[in-house]
Amino acid sequence: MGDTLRVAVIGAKGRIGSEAVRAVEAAAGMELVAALGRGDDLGELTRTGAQVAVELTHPDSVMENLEFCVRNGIHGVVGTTGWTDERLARLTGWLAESPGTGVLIAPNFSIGAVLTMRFAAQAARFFESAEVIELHHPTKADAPSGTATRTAQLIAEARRAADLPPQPDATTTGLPGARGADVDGVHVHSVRVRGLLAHQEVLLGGQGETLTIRHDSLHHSSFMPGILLAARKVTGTPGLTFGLENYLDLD
Ligand SMILES: NC(=O)C1=CN([C@@H]2O[C@H](COP(=O)(O)OP(=O)(O)OC[C@H]3O[C@@H](n4cnc5c(N)ncnc54)[C@H](O)[C@@H]3O)[C@@H](O)[C@H]2O)C=CC1
Ligand SMILES: O=C(O)C1=N[C@H](C(=O)O)C[C@H](O)C1
Repeated sequence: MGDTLRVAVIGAKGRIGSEAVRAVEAAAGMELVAALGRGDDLGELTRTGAQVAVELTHPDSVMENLEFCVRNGIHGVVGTTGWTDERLARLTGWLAESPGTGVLIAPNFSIGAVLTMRFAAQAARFFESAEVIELHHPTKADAPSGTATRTAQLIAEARRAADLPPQPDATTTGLPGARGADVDGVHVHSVRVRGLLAHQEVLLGGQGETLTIRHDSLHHSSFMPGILLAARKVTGTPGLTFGLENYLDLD
């Protein structure tokens, strides 16, 4: 097998999965050994000696796929959304039984989105108000996006650390849903519009000023450098890592 990293893509026919297949095929030092779609046999991963599986499917599929990978010592690079504390705890349990195996879950693989989350967390303590607007293609299965959920959680953590009070909001009447979803005290608004891909704005507001942090993914290629970096790093990073920022030297 030499030094070439043997990589599989699960969800290989999807929007991001098909881009990942092309990226792995073109990447130096990597070989695409399996490209699995819905209904394909996961046994292909062990038969082909995959070392890393890039999981880009659906929240309903990701747990079964990851359980197979971890139990077979195959490292995981996961972009699929839908993570809850309960799911993370199950995954952590499988990893504990498979020492040396690593899984990276990245709510977003694009560097701009990772930086958006970081900047939003840094700015949060300075502003009374913070809301997130995420805008995506209308074929997206989940809302809010994994990125927006994580962004809101990071903002909430920063507000708690700074002992900020709840956000000002006098709304007492109106249509249900008009204020978006409440993620840990931070409102998140999900827009689904044909022509969009993946976009996010974080709006922060204080006395007499606002700060808007915006990121746009204009093509699925924006996620590929992060996926390839993660595939290279995950083999030396056992256990669960949540967020691509942990693989980047950001500080
Ligand atoms: N973390 C990140 O940077 C990014 C994450 N995503 C996430 O990736 C996931 C997929 O997104 P899209 O490609 O847009 O969706 P998609 O619907 O275009 O593709 C998903 C593919 O997975 C396949 N699939 C479903 N269950 C499967 C299974 N058990 N085994 C093998 N294949 C299976 C489907 O048939 C489909 O071809 C979503 O959760 C999305 O939010 C998408 C883009 C970037
Ligand atoms: O479904 C998508 O397209 C995307 N999903 C991820 C998310 O939910 O945050 C990442 C990116 O926004 C694209």
